[in-house]
Amino acid sequence: MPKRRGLLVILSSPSGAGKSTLARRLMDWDAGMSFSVSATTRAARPGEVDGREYFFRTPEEFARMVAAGEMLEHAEVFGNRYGTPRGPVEARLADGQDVILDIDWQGGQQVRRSVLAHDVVSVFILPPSIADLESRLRGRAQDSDAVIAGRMAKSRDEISHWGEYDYVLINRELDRAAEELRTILVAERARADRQPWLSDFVRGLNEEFEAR
Ligand SMILES: Nc1ncnc2c1ncn2[C@@H]1O[C@H](COP(=O)(O)OP(=O)(O)OP(=O)(O)O)[C@@H](O)[C@H]1O
Ligand SMILES: Nc1nc2c(ncn2[C@@H]2O[C@H](COP(=O)(O)O)[C@@H](O)[C@H]2O)c(=O)[nH]1
Repeated sequence: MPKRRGLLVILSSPSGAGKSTLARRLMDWDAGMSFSVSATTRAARPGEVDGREYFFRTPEEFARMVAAGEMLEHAEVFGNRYGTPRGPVEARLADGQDVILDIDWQGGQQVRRSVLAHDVVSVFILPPSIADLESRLRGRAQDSDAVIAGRMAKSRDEISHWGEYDYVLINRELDRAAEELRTILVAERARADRQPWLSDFVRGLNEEFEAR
C-alpha cells in the first residue's frame, strides 16, 4: 500500500514570536515529528549544543555546504547565514515523517519553490503586539540589547510576508496557539491528495459492496 509522504511544516515569524516554542509543543504532541536542525554561522548561545539547536559552522564551512548543493534553502538573517541541510529532510519525508522547519521568510520562499513544494504546509506566526514581541525577546534573556534592537528593527519586514503563507496564527496564549497549530496539521494530513493509499481502501469498500 503506498505510504503517505511526510509533511514539511514551515514555521516563520519575527524573531521571538514563538516558533521554537510551538515547534516543541508539536513534537510533544506527536513524537513522530522531527525538527530540522539548521546550520548557521552565528555563535552558539550559552546552553546551545552543536548538532542539537544548530550545526554551528564557520563561514567557510557554510559556503562549502552551499557550493556542494547540500542546502535545501539558505539565507542571511540578522547578519549571519542560516540554512537547512537537505539530506536529512528528504530522507525523513520519504520515510513518511513530518519535519518542522523554523526558518525565515526568505527560506520559506525557496522551499515553496523547490521540488518539495507539494509536501509543504507553511504557517506564519504573529505576536499579539509589538510590545509583547519585545518583552518575549527580552524575557528569553539570550541576546544582548543591541541584538534585540536589531531583531526588533527587522520584525516589521518579516511580518510583511505573512500573506505568502498557507496559514497565519496569532501566538497570544500558548496553549491556544499550540492547539490551533495541531488542528492545521490534522486537517493537512487528512487531505485526500496526501493519502495515496485511499484508492486501495475505497477499492476494498467497493469489493465489500459487491460481496453483499
Ligand atoms: N504565547 C506565549 N506567551 C508568552 N511567552 C511566549 C509565548 N510563546 C513563546 N513565548 C516565549 O517567548 C520567547 C521567544 O520564544 P521562541 O524562542 O520560541 O521564539 P522564536 O520565534 O523561535 O525566536 P527566534 O526567531 O529568535 O528563534 C521564549 O522565552 C518563549 O518562552
Ligand atoms: N532561512 C533560514 N532561516 C533560519 C534557519 N534557521 C533559523 N532561521 C531563522 O533565523 C532567525 C534567527 O534564529 P536564532 O536561532 O538566531 O534566534 C529565526 O527567525 C529563524 O527562523 C534556516 O535554516 N534557514
